[in-house]
Amino acid sequence: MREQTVDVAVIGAGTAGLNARRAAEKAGAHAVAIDSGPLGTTCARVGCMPSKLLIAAAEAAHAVREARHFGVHAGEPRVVPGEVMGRVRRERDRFVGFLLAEARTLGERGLLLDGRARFVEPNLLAVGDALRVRARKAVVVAVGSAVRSPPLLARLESPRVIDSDRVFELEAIPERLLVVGAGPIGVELGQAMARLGARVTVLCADAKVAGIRDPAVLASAKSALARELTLHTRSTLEAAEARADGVWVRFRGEDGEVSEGTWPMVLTATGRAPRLQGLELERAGVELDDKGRPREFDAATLQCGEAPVFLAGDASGLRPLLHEAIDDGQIAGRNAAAFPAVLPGERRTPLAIVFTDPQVAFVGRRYDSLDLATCSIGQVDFGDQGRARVMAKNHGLLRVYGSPATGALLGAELVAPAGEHLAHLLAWAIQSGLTVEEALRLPFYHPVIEEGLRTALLDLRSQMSAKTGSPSTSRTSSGP
Ligand SMILES: Cc1cc2nc3c(=O)[nH]c(=O)nc-3n(C[C@H](O)[C@H](O)[C@H](O)COP(=O)(O)OP(=O)(O)OC[C@H]3O[C@@H](n4cnc5c(N)ncnc54)[C@H](O)[C@@H]3O)c2cc1C
Ligand SMILES: NC(=O)c1ccc[n+]([C@@H]2O[C@H](COP(=O)([O-])OP(=O)(O)OC[C@H]3O[C@@H](n4cnc5c(N)ncnc54)[C@H](O)[C@@H]3O)[C@@H](O)[C@H]2O)c1
Repeated sequence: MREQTVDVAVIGAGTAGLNARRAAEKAGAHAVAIDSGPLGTTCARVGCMPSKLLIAAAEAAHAVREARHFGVHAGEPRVVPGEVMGRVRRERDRFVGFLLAEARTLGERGLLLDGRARFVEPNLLAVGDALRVRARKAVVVAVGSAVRSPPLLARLESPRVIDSDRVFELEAIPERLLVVGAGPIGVELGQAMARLGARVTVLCADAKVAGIRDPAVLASAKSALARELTLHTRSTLEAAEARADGVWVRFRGEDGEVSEGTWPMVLTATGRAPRLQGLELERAGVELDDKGRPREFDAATLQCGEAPVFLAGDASGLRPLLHEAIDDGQIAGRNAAAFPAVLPGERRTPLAIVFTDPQVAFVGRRYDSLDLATCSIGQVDFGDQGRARVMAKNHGLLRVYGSPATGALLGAELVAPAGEHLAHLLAWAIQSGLTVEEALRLPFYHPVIEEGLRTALLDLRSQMSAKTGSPSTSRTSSGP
């Protein structure tokens, strides 16, 4: 058995792992990453990038259909699945290619080792059967997450039951599709498939769609999505069977009514779980709970209890988003190199975007964390917003939260046209510490979607004044 000694060992060469290795090296440590493959990162291979490529194709088809609203009649678009999926995979492979080239360079320099890692003792890892890696300082666990499918469907072992890891390999768009799960993956892929020609039914166990917690925004999103998807929230899968003509599924809806049907394809999108099994974290002195997660984990330093072990990216299950995986990697890598002198990392204003149409986004404080007695809410309905109507994209609701006591902007949940941009403006304003008043002093052009944000901020200012009893400052017109 070969043994190699380094300062920092990073398990996983995905986004978090590559960033952790780089940060540890920058901090002066000899740091290696270990990965059992496939390399290329979840984001580029089966996550953010192929999903957005599929959505881009779906948007193109949708734009052709919607052109009739402007008196431009192109008819029903002819979607050629082979061409659609061909472009998705070609462009995906291009993104993956850049990451594979980086991995190759690291491998050539001996900084990326091939193999499955597990703990033998706190600072010692077994990599496959032939290698041990001793980390003088600490280990970063950046193993990502894996799809979690409902056992009822997983046990069918049917090629007609797929998940997001397999959806980008499809050659055809199914005529009908059942999506189980209405989180970001379920609604993004479900709506894309609908626009590419599938009749899509989405069912999910809870009341939420796309992770929205603000009830008014949720209602608006549901009504926008219901134009293209048949949605069953609060529904429970009761039985499933693989049959010759498809997958038969029986489920109980919100009202207790039992429905059943047979779908040529079922896409499971019921969440992802950190890939911690098999790492034998207990041997590193990390105590696990009944779900196999570390009992003690410091979300600021990313350290597991007192052990020389840090979790980064999806492996912690805390903020399973790409930009957070980058930040996690940098914090964990730096702390591992400096171990035991660990420091809390600097975090950005929380920001998440779901790429449906209209887009869903969350910024800063979430609705369910607000004390409604002391906070105020301003809103804009995009149904009548000027630019949204011009573009025939007038659907959605933006709700922005503020503190009447300090005038501070706290957060927002929204479903809106150009939601990705509105969410960035709000995140940047919140992180810069702008008050509602200061945000309203910034320029807003006409006619733009951002004028909707101004309407919501003006509404928030009046709601805040009503709570404090102080008159709201002169009202600026919010435009048509
Ligand atoms: C369909 C989909 C769409 C998404 N869309 C978005 C989006 O639009 N925006 C966004 O911000 N996020 C999105 N995400 C989430 C984002 O992709 C993830 O949060 C991010 O890629 C996680 O990165 P990571 O480094 O934690 O994990 P990964 O990139 O999965 O890296 C983990 C690595 O660890 C390796 N590994 C695992 N176990 C071991 C072991 N025992 N030994 C050695 N190596 C091991 C694996 O081979 C892998 O290379 C999406 C995810 C999915 C699935
Ligand atoms: N745009 C983005 O940023 C983006 C896009 C896709 C994925 N992601 C990331 O990927 C992660 C995973 O996404 P996801 O949508 O799979 O998970 P999720 O946990 O957000 O949603 C899971 C959904 O599945 C449903 N569900 C769970 N078990 C069920 C069951 N047995 N029967 C019926 N419904 C069931 C839930 O009700 C929920 O609707 C997210 O946390 C997100 O961070 C992000």
